[in-house]
Amino acid sequence: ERSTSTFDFSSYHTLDEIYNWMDTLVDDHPSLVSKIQIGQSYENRPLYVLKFSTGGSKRPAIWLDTGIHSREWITQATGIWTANKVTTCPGNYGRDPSVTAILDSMDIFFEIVTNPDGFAFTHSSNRMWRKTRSINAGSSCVGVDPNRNWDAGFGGSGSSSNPCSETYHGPYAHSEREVKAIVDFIRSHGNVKSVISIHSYSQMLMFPYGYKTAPAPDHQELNELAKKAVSDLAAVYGTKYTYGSIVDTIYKADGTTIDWAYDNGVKYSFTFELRDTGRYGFLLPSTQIIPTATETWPALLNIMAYVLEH
Ligand SMILES: O=C(O)[C@H](Cc1ccccc1)CC(O)(O)C[N+](=O)[O-]
Ligand SMILES: [Zn+2]
Repeated sequence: ERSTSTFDFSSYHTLDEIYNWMDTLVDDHPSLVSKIQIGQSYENRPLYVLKFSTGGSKRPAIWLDTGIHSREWITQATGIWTANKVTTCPGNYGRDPSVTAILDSMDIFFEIVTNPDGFAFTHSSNRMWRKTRSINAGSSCVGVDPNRNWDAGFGGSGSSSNPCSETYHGPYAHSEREVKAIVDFIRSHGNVKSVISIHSYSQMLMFPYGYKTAPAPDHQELNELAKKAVSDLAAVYGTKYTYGSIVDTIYKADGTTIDWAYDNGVKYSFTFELRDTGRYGFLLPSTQIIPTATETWPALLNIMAYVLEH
């Protein structure tokens, strides 16, 4: 595999380019990074997760995902930069002590292309595709919203029962292979302490709940953590994020990744909505990839370091 030093982090890449880059990352850092397959997509593409570990067994873990909505290209691109950042830090002990401390005690699992069928479709046919590419019985409309398909308030007023809707929740909870694979992984791992699901756009940092207006039991703690994280983010280039529970910050949404995680014991569950606030939206110019990833890094690091200590 070609080395990762020639990979262009400032451009958007195809599925094959990203999967090849994953293999070079593993080749370049075999004692830290491994690639696991947690399942297959509807169209039988592998669902790859990068595992960052310095040893141990079933250590407390952090789950990160990007690209569950395929058109949100800044998220997969940010995921690639961030995964590379994690691998370059431990090498320089002292440069980023918090990464070293985190990886001395915890594992990180990172699914960068969480919706590969949709991602391939954004390259081949429709740049604005959001959902999975599963066939809906009795409908000519394709796909389920993978951020409405989780078993957390499933099928409520924060999603649609119409297969043609962008927020169609699917025929039943975890109907989508891309969702079920993560559910099964997190359940079988049994020691995941944080789930961070990265979306775009709107510049928000959110935590549960989306499916109900009642505050989460840990609302105060999660709110304080989000406040600190968005201030760390703003310190880099001045980018302003809002923060709060999903329902208070954006809108009612049920069947979402982080509500399911939270209700299944993962206390530190967050969603980022990366740049921008609508000028470019999902079509964020590639010139903003590295700045976006760079400003997001201290916020992610803050959350992971907090999880390590609590
Ligand atoms: O509706 C969504 O699933 C996200 C907002 C969101 C993200 C996480 C949990 C609940 C809601 C907005 C987006 O990232 O999908 C952007 N969009 O509306 O296309
Ligand atoms: Zn999204």
